[in-house]
Amino acid sequence: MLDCVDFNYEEIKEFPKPFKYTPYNKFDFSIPVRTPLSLKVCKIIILGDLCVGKTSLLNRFCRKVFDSNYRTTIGVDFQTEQLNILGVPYHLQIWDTAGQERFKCIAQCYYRKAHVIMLVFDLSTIRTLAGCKNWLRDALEVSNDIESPFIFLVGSKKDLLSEEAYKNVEDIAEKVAKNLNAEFWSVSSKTGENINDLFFRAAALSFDEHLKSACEKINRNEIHIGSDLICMYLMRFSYSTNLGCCSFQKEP
Ligand SMILES: Nc1nc2c(ncn2[C@@H]2O[C@H](COP(=O)(O)OP(=O)(O)OP(=O)(O)O)[C@@H](O)[C@H]2O)c(=O)[nH]1
Repeated sequence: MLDCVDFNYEEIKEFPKPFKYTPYNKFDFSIPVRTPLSLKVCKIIILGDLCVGKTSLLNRFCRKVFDSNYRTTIGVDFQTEQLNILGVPYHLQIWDTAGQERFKCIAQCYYRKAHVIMLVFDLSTIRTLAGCKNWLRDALEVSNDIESPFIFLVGSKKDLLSEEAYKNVEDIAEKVAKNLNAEFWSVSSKTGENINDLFFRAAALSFDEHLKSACEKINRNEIHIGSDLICMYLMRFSYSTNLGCCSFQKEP
């Protein structure tokens, strides 16, 4: 077995927020790695009340477009996006769900095994924040096969608020986020503000978690030399000591 004694999870620090990333080609990755087969997909589900901007969030990130016309989502929709994190292809599978109550039971079928839950509310309509707790409860009931998904409370339509109005909402949202054990992010799909950083942050946390669980298996001698997971172990070591220059590259 690979000797893992030097590895200390305590060294792994929080990413700075807003998340900093540099172009991939600037990253000096000294350990040659193969692509670990089991480190491929991060499932993200986007939940929230009707018309809060869930579809717009997805479209802005995946397709770089914004449409001011409103077309309600029927059931669910999804898109995938490939990122490179430290040279490893990592796929985001992003599920957009309908905010309408009548589609809830359809959408719930797709909540399972989510690594990341994004609870979206409209910063300009504060009552939509109240629903987030229920959306999360429903999601956790269904997706309980992943022990603790990362939770993001996402305030949308930031461009519609003055600085002063935003400050008031931010204070309330930060408190709600704390209660939900979530990270609060404010974004605008119209201007693109914070959209990439939000998804990169989600990807980074999920990627890190995948590596951590792979390393734990190695430490428990459940994985043998030659496995792709050894590569993950090596990458994680490099990754955790290079958090400041962790890099992302979106595939065109
Ligand atoms: N100004 C502004 N408008 C936005 C923003 N995001 C979404 N909208 C508008 O809000 C409306 C609803 O957006 P959607 O993304 O369709 O909302 P949704 O949550 O997916 O709606 P459902 O699928 O019905 O649950 C649309 O008219 C969007 O153009 C934003 O960041 N800024």
